[in-house]
Amino acid sequence: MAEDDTPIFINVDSESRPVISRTVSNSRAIPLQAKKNTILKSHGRPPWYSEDGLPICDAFVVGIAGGSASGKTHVARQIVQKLGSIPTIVILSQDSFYKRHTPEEVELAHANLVDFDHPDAIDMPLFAACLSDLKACRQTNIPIYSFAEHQRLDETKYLYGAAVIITEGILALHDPALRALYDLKIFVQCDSDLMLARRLRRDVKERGRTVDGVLDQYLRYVKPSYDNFVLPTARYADIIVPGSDNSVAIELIATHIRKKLKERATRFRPHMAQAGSRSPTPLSLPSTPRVSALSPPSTLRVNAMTDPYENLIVLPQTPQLKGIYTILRDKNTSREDFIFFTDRLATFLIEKALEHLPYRPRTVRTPVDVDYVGKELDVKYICGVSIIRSGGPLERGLQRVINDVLTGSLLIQSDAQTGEPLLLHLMLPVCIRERHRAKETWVFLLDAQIGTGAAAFMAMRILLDHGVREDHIIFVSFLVARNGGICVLRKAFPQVKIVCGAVDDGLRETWLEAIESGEGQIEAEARKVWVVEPGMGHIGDRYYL
Ligand SMILES: Nc1ncnc2c1ncn2[C@@H]1O[C@H](COP(=O)(O)OP(=O)(O)O)[C@@H](O)[C@H]1O
Ligand SMILES: O=c1ccn([C@@H]2O[C@H](COP(=O)(O)O)[C@@H](O)[C@H]2O)c(=O)[nH]1
Repeated sequence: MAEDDTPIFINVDSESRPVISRTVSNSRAIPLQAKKNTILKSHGRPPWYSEDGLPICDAFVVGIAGGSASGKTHVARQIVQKLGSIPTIVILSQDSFYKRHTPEEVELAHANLVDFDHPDAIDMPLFAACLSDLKACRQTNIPIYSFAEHQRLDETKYLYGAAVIITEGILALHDPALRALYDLKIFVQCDSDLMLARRLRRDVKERGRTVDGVLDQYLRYVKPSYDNFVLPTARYADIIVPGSDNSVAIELIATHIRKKLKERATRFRPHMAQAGSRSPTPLSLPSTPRVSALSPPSTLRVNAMTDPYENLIVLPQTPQLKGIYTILRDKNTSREDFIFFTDRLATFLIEKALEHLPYRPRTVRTPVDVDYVGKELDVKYICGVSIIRSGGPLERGLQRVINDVLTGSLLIQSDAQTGEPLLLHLMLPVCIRERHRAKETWVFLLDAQIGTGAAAFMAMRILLDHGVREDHIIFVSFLVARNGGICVLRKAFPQVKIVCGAVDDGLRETWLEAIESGEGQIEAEARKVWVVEPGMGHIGDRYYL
C-alpha cells in the first residue's frame, strides 16, 4: 500500500515528506522523523458542537503501545487506510515528546549511553496536555524530535481539527493521565527477535546508526525497559494485536471506530435554517432598510442600527448605499460592474468594522511644530480570515484598508447529500495558530453572507478553539438573512460583532442541479443549498466566475 499518497485522501500533510534533512556526525543526510505525526484528510469534518456553540463530541482517541519496531506505526496506518473516507485523522507519535537534551546528553546519546526507553525520557505532562487539547478540539503545537540529532528541535508542528487521533509509542499506555484520554487502548505484541531484526534494519537505514551501536543500545536499555515498563502495560489494553499478520484485528478495530464516529454525528444545518422561525426573539431589524441620518458614507461617521442583538451592526441605509445594493442585486449587472461595486462596498464594511477595534491616545508633532493629540490602534495582532471563496472580496477590502495585514482562510462546504457544513481545509495565520498569541489577536472573519449561518458558526467555533476571545471576533458580511442562522449565532456567540450592509427577509431551501460537462460527465453533483431572498445570488460565483 502506498502510505502517504493513497488515493482515498484528498489532502495529505506529513512530516514524512522529504522536506528537512540535517547533516549528522557521520555526514549522512537523515530525514527527520520519517512517517511520524501525520495529518490525513479524506472528506471534511462535520460539526463537533451544538447549537449553543459548545463542543459536544471530543475526538475519538486510540492509544497504541508495544515494543520498539513491534509494528505500532504500521498498525496506526493500516487502521487509517481501513477506515476509508472519514474526517481528519491525526497520528501522534510519542517520539515527539522526548525531552530536550543538554549538549553533554546529546554527546552521550551518540555513544548510545542514554536510556531513551525509560519513562523519564518522555515529557509525559506535555504529551498529555497536547493530546488533551487535540481531543477537546483545541489546536496544539507539538514538539518535533530529531532521532539523528537526539534532540528536540526549535520548530513545533501545528495540529488541529482531528475527529480521530491515533497515538503510538512504546510507553503510550504507561502514564495514567494519558490512559484516561484514550477511547480505545491497543497493545501490539511481537516476538523479541522479530522486533530486534526490524529495529536493526530501520535504525541503520533511517536513523543513521551502526549495527554495533544498535545492538549495544538494545542490550543495555531497550530490552530491559521493554520487560520492565513496556510489556507490563499490555494489561491496560482493550485489544492485543499481533505484530505481524494482523489484518483481521485491524479490520475489527476500524469497524469499531467507524461505528463510534457514526454515533457522534449531528444534524446541524437544518436546525440553523429553521432557527428564525423557532426563535423566541426573532431578529427585529426592518428588512426594508431604514434611511438613517444622512452623513456622507465617505467619512463613515454613521450610527449603527441595532436590535435586541446589539452586536449586529448594519451600515446606515443612505441612498448611496441603496444605490450600490441595487446594482449588486440586479441579475443583469455586468461582471465588471459587480466586481467594482462589491469592492467599494467591501471597503465601506471594513472601515465600519475598524471602528470596533480599541484605540489609545497618541500625540504627534505636526509639520508646523504643534502637538496634536490623536489616536492609534491599541491591538497587538490583527488578521483577517476569509471563508473560501465568497469571503475573498472582503479580504481584498481588508488588505486595501490595513497594509500588510495577515490573512488566513477556511474552506467550509456543504455535504452534497445532507447539506451539513464540512471543514475541508484551514490555513490560519501564526497569530492564531499559537494559543498565547491567539488570546491577543483581533480577527476580521469574512464571508459574503449569513444565510443558515452554518459556515459562520463553524468558523467562529474554530477561532474560539484556538483561544481567540469571543469579543475579539468581528464578522463582516454583505448580507444577513433575518430569519436564518443569525438567531442561533447571536445566542451562541453573543459577544461576536457582526457588521453587514443589508438584512434580507427570505431564506429558502432548494436543490442546485448537477452540472454536466460537454462529454456528459458530471462536473458538479446536484446539491442542497439555502438561498437568501431577495439576495444577490451567489456572490462568490458572480465575483470570480
Ligand atoms: N504487520 C507487519 N507485517 C510486515 N512488516 C511489518 C508489520 N508491522 C511492521 N512491519 C515492519 O516493521 C518495521 C517496524 O515497524 P513500525 O511500525 O515502524 O514499528 P514501531 O512503530 O512499533 O516502531 C517497519 O519496517 C515495518 O514495515
Ligand atoms: O534519540 C533517541 C530517541 C529514541 N530512541 C529509541 O527509539 C525507540 C522508540 O521509537 P520506536 O519508533 O517506537 O521504535 C526507543 O526504543 C528508543 O530506544 C533512540 O534511539 N534515540
